Amino acid sequence: MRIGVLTGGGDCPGLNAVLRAVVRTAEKQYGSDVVGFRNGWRGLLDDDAMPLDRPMVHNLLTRGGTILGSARVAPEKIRDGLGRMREVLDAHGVDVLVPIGGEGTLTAAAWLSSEGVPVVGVPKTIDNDIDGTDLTFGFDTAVSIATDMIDRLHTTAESHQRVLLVEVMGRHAGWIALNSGMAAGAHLMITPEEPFDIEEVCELVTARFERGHRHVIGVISEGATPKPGTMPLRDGGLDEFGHRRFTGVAQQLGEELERRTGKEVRTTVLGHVQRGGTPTSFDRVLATRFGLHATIAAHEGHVGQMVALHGTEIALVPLADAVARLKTVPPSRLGETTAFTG
Ligand SMILES: Nc1ncnc2c1ncn2[C@@H]1O[C@H](COP(=O)(O)OP(=O)(O)O)[C@@H](O)[C@H]1O
Ligand SMILES: O=P(O)(O)OC[C@H]1O[C@](O)(COP(=O)(O)O)[C@@H](O)[C@@H]1O
Ligand SMILES: [Mg+2]
Repeated sequence: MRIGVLTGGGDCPGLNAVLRAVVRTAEKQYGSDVVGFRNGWRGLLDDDAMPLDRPMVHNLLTRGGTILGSARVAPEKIRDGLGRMREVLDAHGVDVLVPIGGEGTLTAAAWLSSEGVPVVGVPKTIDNDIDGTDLTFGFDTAVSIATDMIDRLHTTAESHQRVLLVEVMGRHAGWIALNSGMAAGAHLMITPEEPFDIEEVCELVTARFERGHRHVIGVISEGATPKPGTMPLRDGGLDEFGHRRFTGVAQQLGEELERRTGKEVRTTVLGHVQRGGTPTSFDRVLATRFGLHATIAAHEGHVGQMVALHGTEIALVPLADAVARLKTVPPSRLGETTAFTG
C-alpha cells in the first residue's frame, strides 16, 4: 500500500512526530511506503510531492514545525480541484490519503471522503478546538510555553504594582487561556466563549488592589470580544480566507482599563512563540500514537475516519462528525475558574 500525507493550516509542535510515526509504521509493520505532499492542499493541486522514507524521518520526533511545509489555499480552489487532486493521487499510486490538520484541513478531508477519496484524518491544533477528540497535539506544548511566560510576568508585575495582560492564541476557543491561566495562577481569564464586560474587569482590578494585592495578571484569548455596547473593539475585517483579522484585543482592553481605573497596564502578546520549537513529551507521545493508529486504520480500510483521543485510548470517529462543530470551552469549565480569579 502507498500512503499520501500532507500537513495543512497553522503548524504546531508534533506534526513531524506524526510524519515519523506514519513512515515507521507503514514500512516496519506493513512493508508499505509513504509519499508526502508539500504545503498542505497546494501540494496535491500542484503535484508537489516528496517520497518519505525512514532516513528522511530520522530525528523528527523532537523537531517542531513540519518538514512538508504548510499553507492555506482558498476553499473554492479545493472544491474546483477535485479532478486534479484525484489525478495526482492516482499518478503517485496513493491508496489512502492522511491529511494532518485543524478544522479547515479536516473539513476539506471530510468533503474529499464524501466524494469517494479514501482518507484518514489526523487532528492537530494548538487551539484544541477539534470536536470528537479529548485533545489535539500541540495544545500541551502551547499551554506549557504560555504558562512559563505568565509565571515570569508575575514577578515584574508585582515589582511595579501593574496590571499585566497576556494575549494568547485561541481564535474561537479559549482552551489555551483557560489552562495556562489556571496553571499560572492568573487573576482573570477572558475567552472567546463569553464576551467580557469592561465594567466587571475594572471592578476586579480595583477590588484586588484595594485588598492589598500588588499586581493583577489577566490572560486573554486573541479571539475574545467585549459585550456589545460596552467598549469598542477595532474591526480588522476578514482576510482572503474568510478568517477574522485580529486587531489586538488585549492592547485595546488595557488602554480602556488604564483610562478607567488609573492603574498602570502593560500588555504582552505571545503570538507564534506558542507554536514554535520542540513538542512536550505529552505531545510527542500523542502525535506518535495518532500517526501509528492512522496508518493502522488506513491498512485496515477504516477510511472516512479521524483518529482521536478518548480518555487514554486512541479511537476512530467519522470525519464528518468531527468537523460538524468546534469544541469550545463549556460554561462548566469556565465556572471552575471562579474560586481562583479576582
Ligand atoms: N470549508 C472548507 N472547504 C474546503 N476546504 C477548506 C475549507 N476550510 C478550509 N479548507 C482548506 O483547508 C486549509 C486549512 O484550513 P485552515 O482553517 O487555514 O487551517 P486548519 O486546518 O489548521 O484549521 C485552507 O487553507 C483550505 O485550503
Ligand atoms: O499562523 P497564522 O496564519 O497567523 O494563524 C494564526 C492562527 O493559527 C492558530 O495558531 C492555530 O489555528 P489552526 O490550528 O486552526 O490553524 C490560531 O491560534 C491562530 O489564530
Ligand atoms: Mg482553522
